[in-house]
Amino acid sequence: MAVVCRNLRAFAQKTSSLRCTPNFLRLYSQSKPAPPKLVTVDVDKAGVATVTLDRPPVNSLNTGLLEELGVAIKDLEANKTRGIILTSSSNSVFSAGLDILEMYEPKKQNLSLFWTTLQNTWLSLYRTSIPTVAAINGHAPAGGCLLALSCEYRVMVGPKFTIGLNETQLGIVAPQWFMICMKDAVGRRQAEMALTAGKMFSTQEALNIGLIDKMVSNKEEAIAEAQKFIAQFAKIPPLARRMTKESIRQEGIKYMEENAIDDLKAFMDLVVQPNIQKGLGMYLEAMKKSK
Ligand SMILES: CC/C=C\C/C=C\CCC/C=C/CC(=O)SCCNC(=O)CCNC(=O)[C@H](O)C(C)(C)COP(=O)(O)OP(=O)(O)OC[C@H]1O[C@@H](n2cnc3c(N)ncnc32)[C@H](O)[C@@H]1OP(=O)(O)O
Repeated sequence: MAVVCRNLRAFAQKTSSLRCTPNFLRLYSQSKPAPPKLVTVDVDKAGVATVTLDRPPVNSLNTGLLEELGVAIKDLEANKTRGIILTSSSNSVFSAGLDILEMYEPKKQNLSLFWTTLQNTWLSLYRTSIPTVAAINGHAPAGGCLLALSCEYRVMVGPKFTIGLNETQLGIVAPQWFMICMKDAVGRRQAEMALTAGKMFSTQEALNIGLIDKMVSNKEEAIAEAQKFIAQFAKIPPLARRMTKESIRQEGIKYMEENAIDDLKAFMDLVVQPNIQKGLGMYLEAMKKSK
């Protein structure tokens, strides 16, 4: 503030009609609003945090949102939060998955930061000792499904929304750690069928194969079910819970710890291929035209 004030005073002296008054400073700071937050966090009286993805229109996962989500999880861990409910501010989309604009005609440095941030945030969510629930209040394709799968419990608003890892439909292969998450939830056989077809499941279909745990009819019910799931852990000794979660999720955790660099390289090499770039461009065009 002191530097801003000094600069303004110098500017005011030059123009002589301006003074570095509180009113002038308020007008100056109002003209430069802070960028909107992409993730909001509300902690209730019971110590349960609702973490809301808030990047309209579709919560596509760009570097900024992923970074904020990662920081939010770390902060909640430091504050010994009792549970995390991950949801969306949209009425129809939980998350549209990775932001395709981060991958289309990218600068190398930005692309690398994007993927590394995704890896780190995913690992933070997947392995956090805090109980996690996805309250899926809209469509959750690809990376949106990955976020939900990384939580311990999934409650989804139905029946009209869809969820799944649809990568093969886009002509791409979901990274191994996406596949591990799907296997964690539905088992190897169902995961193979879902992933090879790139199937998007209706809420009822997702419930039938265990991709979600509960179907509800609105967001309020989803949050209430999520709170119920988290409340059961009040009676479980936290260390035993934490060690059990870490142990049962060992395959995914170990995979990322050992393969992050190779995974980044594979992604970077693939995305810049001319045929992939062409495909991404066409996909973006098709989404615009379908409006
Ligand atoms: C693709 C990767 C390529 C190479 C890398 C190779 C391998 C590595 C593995 C990479 C793994 C990727 C996993 C992913 O997550 S990829 C993203 C997959 N996501 C999708 O396919 C979802 C696409 N979106 C939708 O289906 C619909 O938008 C949705 C059902 C979510 C919502 O529909 P609705 O009708 O409500 O909104 P739209 O009108 O469609 O969209 C509104 C605007 O938002 C833009 N949009 C939508 N999704 C994305 C996105 N994922 N990224 C960027 N932008 C997106 C859409 O274009 C509209 O924009 P405007 O026209 O308003 O400008």
